Amino acid sequence: MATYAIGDIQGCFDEFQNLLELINFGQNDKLWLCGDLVNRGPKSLQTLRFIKELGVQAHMVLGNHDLHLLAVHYDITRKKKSDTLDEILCAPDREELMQWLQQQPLLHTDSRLNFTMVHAGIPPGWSINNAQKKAQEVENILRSAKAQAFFEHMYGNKPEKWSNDLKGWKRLRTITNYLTRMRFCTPEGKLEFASKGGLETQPDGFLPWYKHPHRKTAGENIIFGHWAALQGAADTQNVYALDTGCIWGVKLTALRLDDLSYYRTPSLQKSAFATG
Ligand SMILES: Nc1ncnc2c1ncn2[C@@H]1O[C@H](COP(=O)(O)OP(=O)(O)OP(=O)(O)OP(=O)(O)OC[C@H]2O[C@@H](n3cnc4c(N)ncnc43)[C@H](O)[C@@H]2O)[C@@H](O)[C@H]1O
Repeated sequence: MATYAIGDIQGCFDEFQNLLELINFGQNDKLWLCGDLVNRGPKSLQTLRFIKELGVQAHMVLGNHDLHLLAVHYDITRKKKSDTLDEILCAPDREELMQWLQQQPLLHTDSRLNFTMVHAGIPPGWSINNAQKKAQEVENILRSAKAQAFFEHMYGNKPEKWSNDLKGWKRLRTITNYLTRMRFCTPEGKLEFASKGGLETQPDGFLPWYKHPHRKTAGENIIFGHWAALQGAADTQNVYALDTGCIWGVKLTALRLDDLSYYRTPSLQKSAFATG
């Protein structure tokens, strides 16, 4: 029995199936999925259905694209030109799929395996325990009758920085932005959303969240996705970047947590950043 963590699938169902074949995924194995299961890619509906059917064999965390799908489902935001969510929105099992998706966590941690998974990252000032408690604040709302109101207030880049005084929607938006959208931040956790490329796009005074020397999660094993331009190289001990830009034509990656072996399958999407 092995546990494999897989980076952002974004509806690249065929590549996902190829990767499962490559790792010889069996009934006794487990999957961890870093979020952004859907959108931009061609087969988001098949991807969701497949992962839902895996039941207890799979653990996932919500990514920004999964949250966007839920917001569109609630009719909170208009679809974007680049969205490929129509098939899900027209599916007979839409309600069932969305109810299931809404129950999923923002952070998953396993003390036996000694790994934590989150879509974007954990800000420097938060421990794993603290991040888990914050994630639960959002998860509790998502699982409640206030979910629709949450999506009405979810979008936006402000507040830029955490404060223990934050309350209500601002507090929940800030937690969501850290866990599902962060790339660069200051040591105090101030966020910057404009820079989406590789490390060369790092703004002055900011570092990738996982590079802060005094971050409270230093030494913890953390898996994350979200940042395709990193091309799977976080270059920091114990931190594993698994979004290798399948949707941008590069590859889909799995990491076997038991022995840290990597498995990769080429993208079948139009190439935007393929390096060969
Ligand atoms: N609270 C909230 N507030 C606001 N919006 C919210 C939200 N919650 C959810 N959302 C939603 O989030 C969605 C995405 O918003 P976007 O604004 O489009 O998000 P993004 O940062 O581009 O993130 P993405 O997840 O697509 O990242 P990726 O690294 O693949 O791609 C990032 C960039 O990397 C580039 N890239 C990929 N591979 C690269 C490479 N190898 N080299 C260089 N650049 C590369 C790509 O061109 C791309 O531009 C929207 O639908 C939005 O509505």
